[in-house]
Amino acid sequence: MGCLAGKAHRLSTEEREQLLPNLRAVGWNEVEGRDAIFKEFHFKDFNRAFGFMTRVALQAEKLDHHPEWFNVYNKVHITLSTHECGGLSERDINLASFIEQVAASLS
Ligand SMILES: C[C@H](O)[C@H](O)[C@H]1CNC2=NC(N)=NC(=O)C2=N1
Repeated sequence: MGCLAGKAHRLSTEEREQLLPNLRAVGWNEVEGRDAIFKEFHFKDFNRAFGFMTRVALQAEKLDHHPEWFNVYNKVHITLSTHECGGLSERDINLASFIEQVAASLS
């Protein structure tokens, strides 16, 4: 495990109330039946989609926190959850906001 953060813990109710509305406002939704968040991205073409994935992948590796994702042509579906704690943690919120910055820079 990385040394930048301690052990991941699932977000508390208070943390969720504070953090999730911002992500909902930009298109992230809670997954049904699982403590995770999901968003679907659309790009102009495959090059943009894959460029986006490349940037996210390098950051994910740096953070040792990886997305579950699916790509076909210009679409990228992303699910974020922390396997280590079996649900949403601050790591997912941080990765989601990084993903938003990358997506914004490519659209
Ligand atoms: C061994 C390694 O640190 C772990 O498997 C990391 C890697 N990437 C990860 N990614 C995600 N999304 N959740 C994790 O718990 C996680 N753990």
